[in-house]
Amino acid sequence: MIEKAIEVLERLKKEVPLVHAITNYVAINNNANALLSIGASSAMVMSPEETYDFTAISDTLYVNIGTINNETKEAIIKSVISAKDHKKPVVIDPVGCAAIKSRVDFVNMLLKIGEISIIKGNVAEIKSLVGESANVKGVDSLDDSGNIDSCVKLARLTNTTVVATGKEDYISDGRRVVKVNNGTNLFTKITGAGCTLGAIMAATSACGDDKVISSLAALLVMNIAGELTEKESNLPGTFSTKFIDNLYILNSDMIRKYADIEVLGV
Ligand SMILES: Nc1ncnc2c1ncn2[C@@H]1O[C@H](COP(=O)(O)OP(=O)(O)O)[C@@H](O)[C@H]1O
Ligand SMILES: Cc1ncsc1CCOP(=O)(O)O
Ligand SMILES: [Mg+2]
Repeated sequence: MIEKAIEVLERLKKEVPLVHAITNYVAINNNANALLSIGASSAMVMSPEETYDFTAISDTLYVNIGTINNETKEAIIKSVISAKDHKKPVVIDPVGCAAIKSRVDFVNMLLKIGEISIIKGNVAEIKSLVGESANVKGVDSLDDSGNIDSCVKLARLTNTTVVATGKEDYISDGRRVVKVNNGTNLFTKITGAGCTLGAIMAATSACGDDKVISSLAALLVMNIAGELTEKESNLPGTFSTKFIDNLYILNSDMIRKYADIEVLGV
């Protein structure tokens, strides 16, 4: 499975997929820099007059609802419809939906009108999408249990691949489950780590049909680069900068050396 994830990453470097990112104002610049560092290309096009056509000419769509308003909601709806019409993968990051109930309704609406490939959220967000109570503070999850159950449940309910992040991450398509143990606590000390992961996941989803594998590829890149960075700095400011450098430096052999995953049955 690790070799298949590496194939996705090698294909990404060759093909340089264009990610259409509709993301939040907090993480927008970090997302664009992270995508460049891994070898992808991105454009943050968020005007409702432009999004249908822009998704059509992109390789993949990233929808992050962290700072949505009426205008961005309209932009997202048009992009999600375009992605369905033009058969582009879509990754949804349901930021804040564990704290703001109307965001659950918005995500459910997108699931109805579109063909969503991957839902990626922290544990509290994934729990709230399956109707379970979650321990949450704004956009941050205070929960670190029940990850696997809610992840599998949401995948089955929505017929998507679901990624539930936290200290350990779980990926499921409702049948297979993969646990990723890599990562660093420093990701909880900088803003937008989950958003960056989602943007990377959108890029990898354009480079592999199996969304469990492409999600795994994104998690390995993110979390191994984070581990390498932690060895260089445990201060949030320098960690952020050096993390972008390590995303750029990371290669297939480093992924083979450090990947720590478990393939679990359901
Ligand atoms: N305590 C932790 N230890 C190691 N890695 C973590 C930890 N918490 C989060 N991560 C990693 O940070 C990234 C963002 O996850 P998370 O913090 O759950 O998302 P969000 O930023 O959306 O709340 C993921 O790649 C995850 O694996
Ligand atoms: C702080 C904040 N407020 C709205 S979106 C956002 C960023 C959230 O980033 P992440 O989900 O990656 O922690
Ligand atoms: Mg998040």
